[in-house]
Amino acid sequence: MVYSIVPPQLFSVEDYEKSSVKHMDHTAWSYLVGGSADEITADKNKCAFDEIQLQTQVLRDFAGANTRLNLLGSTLPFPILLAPVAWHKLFHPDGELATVQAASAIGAGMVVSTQSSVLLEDVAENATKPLWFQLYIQPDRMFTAELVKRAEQAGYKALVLTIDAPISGVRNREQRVNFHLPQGISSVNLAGMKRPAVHNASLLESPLFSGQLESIPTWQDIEWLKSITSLPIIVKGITSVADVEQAITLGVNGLIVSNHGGRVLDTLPSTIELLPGIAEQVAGRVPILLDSGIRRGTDILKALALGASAVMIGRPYIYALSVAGAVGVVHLLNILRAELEAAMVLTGCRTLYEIDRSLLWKS
Ligand SMILES: Cc1cc2nc3c(=O)[nH]c(=O)nc-3n(C[C@H](O)[C@H](O)[C@H](O)COP(=O)(O)O)c2cc1C
Ligand SMILES: CC(C)CC(=O)C(=O)O
Repeated sequence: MVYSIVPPQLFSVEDYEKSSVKHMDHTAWSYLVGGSADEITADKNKCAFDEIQLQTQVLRDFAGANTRLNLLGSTLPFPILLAPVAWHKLFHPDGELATVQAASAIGAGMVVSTQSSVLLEDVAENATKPLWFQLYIQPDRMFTAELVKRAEQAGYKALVLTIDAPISGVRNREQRVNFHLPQGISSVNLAGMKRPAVHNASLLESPLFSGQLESIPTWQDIEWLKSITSLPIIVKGITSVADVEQAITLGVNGLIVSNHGGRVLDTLPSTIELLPGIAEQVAGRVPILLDSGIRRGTDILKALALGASAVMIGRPYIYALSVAGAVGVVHLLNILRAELEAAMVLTGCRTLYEIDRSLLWKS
């Protein structure tokens, strides 16, 4: 069922999550909510925010209060971006066209996946606000270069290079429901791409270690990418301090602390636990974004207090997309924005730039 107005009794991300079960089939639901293996990291991403407690700062002056920020040359009205999520048509018949309508209407940053179910050009044509393009480097580097050129020509303002999923995670939940794309939904941006021949490994060989890893991305690909595009490059999937230095040395323009929503390597720490160490290493040299587990405005406040400039959400906006299309996505963003504003007022922060560790309670 597709609503043109927001259905009643939806007040939080959790309400949308519960409602969305009824708006998609069980296979798509399993793909959406699932994490890798035992889903320990996926669960931890959310619980770790609850472990951090806040401290009020009262009787402050709020004249001129706002949630605006400047990020890589764009002004955003609030620090919540839509993370790249594959195949929106699994969740709503209009797919990414509904999502981009919502993002444009409310002015939210949106990152369009390489694996979108609507052509990257068609998404851009329907946007009235700047978009970023998420890049999965493909085994065929010529095709990858073409993809980057297409994103540039379509007007995308930055490339978000995902580095944490060179291979698929152990997705038991997907295996249990035999997840596969239904007819009519595909990675349209990759149509016509040559795929490497599948090497049929014998029982004695490892399918992964017998050829499949030869074309996976390496740090050299960032140098290569910089040589073929002038778009800013933001690296998504940073979970280690060692990788920070490598990425900054190569001249990337931003970092996203992300464990892919717990969908790739299980038992990684939550991103909010990783953030302080990574922010210390970055020391303000490039902006940091964080995703994985954001479900409340207070989560956003905590991420900003610990060093992020903005956050991205993945599953939450897809829940809303499935329940009420573009209207749902706008409503969900408004819920999170209002929760963030309330949290800012109650912790005494007039602007995002006043959010710091002083609002975290220390026992
Ligand atoms: C269904 C689904 C598909 C995703 N597809 C992509 C993708 O195509 N590219 C990518 O970089 N990340 C992808 N991600 C990861 C998200 O960009 C983001 O890191 C993650 O969802 C954040 O966690 P959250 O869902 O708890 O907010 C996907 C996540 C989900 C849930
Ligand atoms: C097509 C997939 C690789 C998309 C993805 O990143 C995910 O499902 O987490």
